[in-house]
Amino acid sequence: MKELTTVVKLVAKERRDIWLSIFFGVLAGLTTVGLFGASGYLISKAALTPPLYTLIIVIAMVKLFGFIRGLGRYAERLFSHRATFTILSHIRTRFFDVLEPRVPQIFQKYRSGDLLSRVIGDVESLQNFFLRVYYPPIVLVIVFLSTILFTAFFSWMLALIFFLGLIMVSVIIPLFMASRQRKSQQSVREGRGELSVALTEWMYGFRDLKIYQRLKKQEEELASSMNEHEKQQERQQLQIVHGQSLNTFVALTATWVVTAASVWLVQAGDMDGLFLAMFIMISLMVFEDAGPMATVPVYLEDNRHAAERLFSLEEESSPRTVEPLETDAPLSFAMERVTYSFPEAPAPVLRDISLSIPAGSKTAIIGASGSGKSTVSQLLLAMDEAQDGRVSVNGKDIVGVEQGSLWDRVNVILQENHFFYGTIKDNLAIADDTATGEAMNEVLEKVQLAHFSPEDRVEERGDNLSGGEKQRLALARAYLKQSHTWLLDEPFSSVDALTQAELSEDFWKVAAEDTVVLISHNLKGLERMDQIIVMDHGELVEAGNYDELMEKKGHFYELKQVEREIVG
Ligand SMILES: Nc1ncnc2c1ncn2[C@@H]1O[C@H](COP(=O)(O)OP(=O)(O)OP(=O)(O)O)[C@@H](O)[C@H]1O
Repeated sequence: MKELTTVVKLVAKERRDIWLSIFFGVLAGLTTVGLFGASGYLISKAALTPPLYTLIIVIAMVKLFGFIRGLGRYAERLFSHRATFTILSHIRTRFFDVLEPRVPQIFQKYRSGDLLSRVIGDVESLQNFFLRVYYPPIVLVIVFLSTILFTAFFSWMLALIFFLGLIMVSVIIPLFMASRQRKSQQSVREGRGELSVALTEWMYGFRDLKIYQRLKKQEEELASSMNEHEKQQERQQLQIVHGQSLNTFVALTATWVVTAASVWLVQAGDMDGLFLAMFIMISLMVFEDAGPMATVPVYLEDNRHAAERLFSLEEESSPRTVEPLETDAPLSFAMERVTYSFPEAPAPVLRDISLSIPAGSKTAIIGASGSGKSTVSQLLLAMDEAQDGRVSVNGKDIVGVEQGSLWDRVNVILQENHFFYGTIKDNLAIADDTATGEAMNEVLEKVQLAHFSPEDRVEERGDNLSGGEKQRLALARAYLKQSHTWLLDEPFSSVDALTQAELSEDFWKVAAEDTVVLISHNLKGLERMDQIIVMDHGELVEAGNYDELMEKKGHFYELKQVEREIVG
């Protein structure tokens, strides 16, 4: 049950609503028993045609119980559902708290559909935890024990039958049903995960599948896994209904036993016949309320797995003490003998890298495709940790620096930047949500996107923008942020040469005093850089300024020669 520890802690936050749900649940349960007991007594008593005044108290009790029962049920539903929705929001928040600091590693390990299935499906199944697993058994046991105690005043034998009935409907049958359901639940859970993985793949790959004419095949596969999932769900629901029916059958049988025993007691002269109908009515009610107990272990098992899937990600995150960066000045970075491998990759993609990027300096990282340039930038952004060596920012080990404070101080343009569904304004506001329309228009003009207004629509993932427009919008976003450290990974690769030259000119003016790390395949304009780092197959093979590297006639010189030959 340790998987549920986090969930139980989150549930406990709603202590007030828990107590209120239990209180009103017990009130409604006891008044139900009282209502039906009193009704049974009233029927028997009325059959003896006594004077009406002798029945007035019982009639009043029936009315009162009926009224309190309705009120109690309403309040129980109100507080238990209010608690459930608040608990669900605690669970979601907690899941995101766990997920957020380790997103890059988690995305390497889990597919987005799987994460989606966790955050929607598993969180949804946990809504049953409080509503069906946590508090109803407490209410049921209190109501049952009170009924048994009340019955014991009349007959120990009847009390014993109630007790045995309680054990049957709330322990033995639920455990039996749970053992039958374990397998089908597992397959429903797995099926749900697989289905959302397949669905997201289909959505992301829609265009390519269409071009390669694989859409139909993929859709057929998707439809068949949907059918399979629906069948599994149907099987599971059928099993739940069978469990509930079996419980109801046993509960009604127990009522028959109570009836037979009561008749026998009356005949033997051990009980007044007036109470016969009362016990029949009480047993009908109390056992009926026990019906949902059949599903408690089923939901418990389901919740246990859901909690395990949600919070197993917690183990991936190792909490440690971190300190924020305090300065707003340009940052400096260093790497000392850094070796890095992606999780489960056969070999390191960076080997023994040492470099220094002083504050305010301009550094270019160049090298063939796949040589590890972007990986260096990921490590400088603390998106992941090197297995060996040390990455530092402003002299502090980056592992001990609070990530948010680092990201706040760096303007980042990646090879691919994400744009959200909404407007240009929404997409710019993620850099500075206080920016005015005027400031936004100004940066749009600066990146040569003056034809856009902040109110223009942006489709999901920026699908209605060209590659170059996306890059310029990313630059506009970075300008708005106004930090003094820049990390640019091929920022203008999709922009035409003329626009690129104009944007670069503007950029170097803005960033004149800032720290700039530029990853590029373009070897033009590198004369202005303080240092050029050349990467090859995960190793740093050369570093120096333009003149030094040209004089050295090493890797950079050779790359320049190749460029000259190609460009002519
Ligand atoms: N998530 C990942 N998991 C495993 N290997 C990866 C991952 N991302 C990149 N790699 C591998 O790491 C190596 C370095 O990749 P990186 O993106 O750093 O290269 P790059 O020099 O920036 O290339 P490019 O110029 O094409 O962008 C490549 O061989 C790539 O296949």
